[in-house]
Amino acid sequence: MKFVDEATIDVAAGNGGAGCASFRREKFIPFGGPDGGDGGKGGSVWAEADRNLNTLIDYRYARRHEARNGEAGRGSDCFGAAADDIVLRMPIGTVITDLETESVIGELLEPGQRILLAKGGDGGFGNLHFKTSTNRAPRQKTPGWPGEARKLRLELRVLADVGLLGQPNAGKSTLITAISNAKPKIADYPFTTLHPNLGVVRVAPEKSFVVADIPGLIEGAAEGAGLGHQFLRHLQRTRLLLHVVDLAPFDPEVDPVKEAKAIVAELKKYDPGLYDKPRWLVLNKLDMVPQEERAARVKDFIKRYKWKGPVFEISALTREGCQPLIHAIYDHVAAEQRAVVEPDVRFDPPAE
Ligand SMILES: Nc1nc2c(ncn2[C@@H]2O[C@H](COP(=O)(O)OP(=O)(O)OP(=O)(O)O)[C@@H](O)[C@H]2O)c(=O)[nH]1
Ligand SMILES: [Mg+2]
Repeated sequence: MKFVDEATIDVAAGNGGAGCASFRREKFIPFGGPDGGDGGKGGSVWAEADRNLNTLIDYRYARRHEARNGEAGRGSDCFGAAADDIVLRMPIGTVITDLETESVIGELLEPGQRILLAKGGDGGFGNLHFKTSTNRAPRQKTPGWPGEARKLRLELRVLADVGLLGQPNAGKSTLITAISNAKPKIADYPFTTLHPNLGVVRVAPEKSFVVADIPGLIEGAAEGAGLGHQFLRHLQRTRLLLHVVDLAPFDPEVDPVKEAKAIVAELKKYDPGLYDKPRWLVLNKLDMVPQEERAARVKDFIKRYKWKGPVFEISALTREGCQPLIHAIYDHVAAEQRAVVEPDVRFDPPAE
């Protein structure tokens, strides 16, 4: 499933440094000529495509990006130093639009590709510059040119890296709310979620992934019961499925193991490709289980469910256990991404 990740940023290039008006003053040289240097160029702001970034979420945290001004020129023929450019790294596929003119400045397509976002101002001229055969003592100088400033919209079509799967009311929407910027409806009745929701999870600066919450699955989904099956295809491009299980069902008659098995059976029936994807078990609502019963309840579940894969014990409501979960997901997603974009390049020595 695709959705558009967006951010609005302000960029400002540095102004050029002012030129200087000065004259050479040295002992025994009564009429030293002009020696005021030019100002340095202001820093420019660039965008650069980086294949290690997945989303634009960092730009929602840091909105303003300014390069420094160039230094002013000085006497004794000293030119002001140019300020360094700044480079904003963005994911491949980012489309950059000038918000004022609504014109597209560019799209980052190749790793390492750079787009100029705001050009630094040129430095002003010192009086050295204005010396002519008729005017040997010019006093003119010019200020530096201003750097460009722009308001930009960044847009990126992203695919979900991780899909949430589970029976209605398991807490999928609560989980996506706890870990991402998505704000879906959460309620104490099944089929609260009617459409897929996507959220961006920020694990650390420059470390993020996209998660999809879909409506709950029920038994008979593959034959058309409920809603969830219509949305399973949205999970086809994901790299990981999280099977969210309500470990403390309100109705004591409900057995979480049976429920979990039913979901997986539907998955297998509906789409064997999805069934074969990496899938982790996320046991939810542990806040509802008394502390002293937790370990036994989890152990019993895993034993009866005959599960050998990764297990996470969480409470989406209190957010307990969510941090280790998102770190593990990020590591998995990043490793898969590296495997895709960096095929094993081996050097085969020429045959002797
Ligand atoms: N105590 C507790 N309640 C939770 C937890 N996670 C979810 N809930 C509650 O469970 C109910 C269902 O949560 P949702 O997040 O809407 O469940 P869902 O899986 O998205 O449900 P559907 O959209 O209907 O498939 C809500 O009342 C939540 O507040 C949890 O960790 N602990
Ligand atoms: Mg929901």
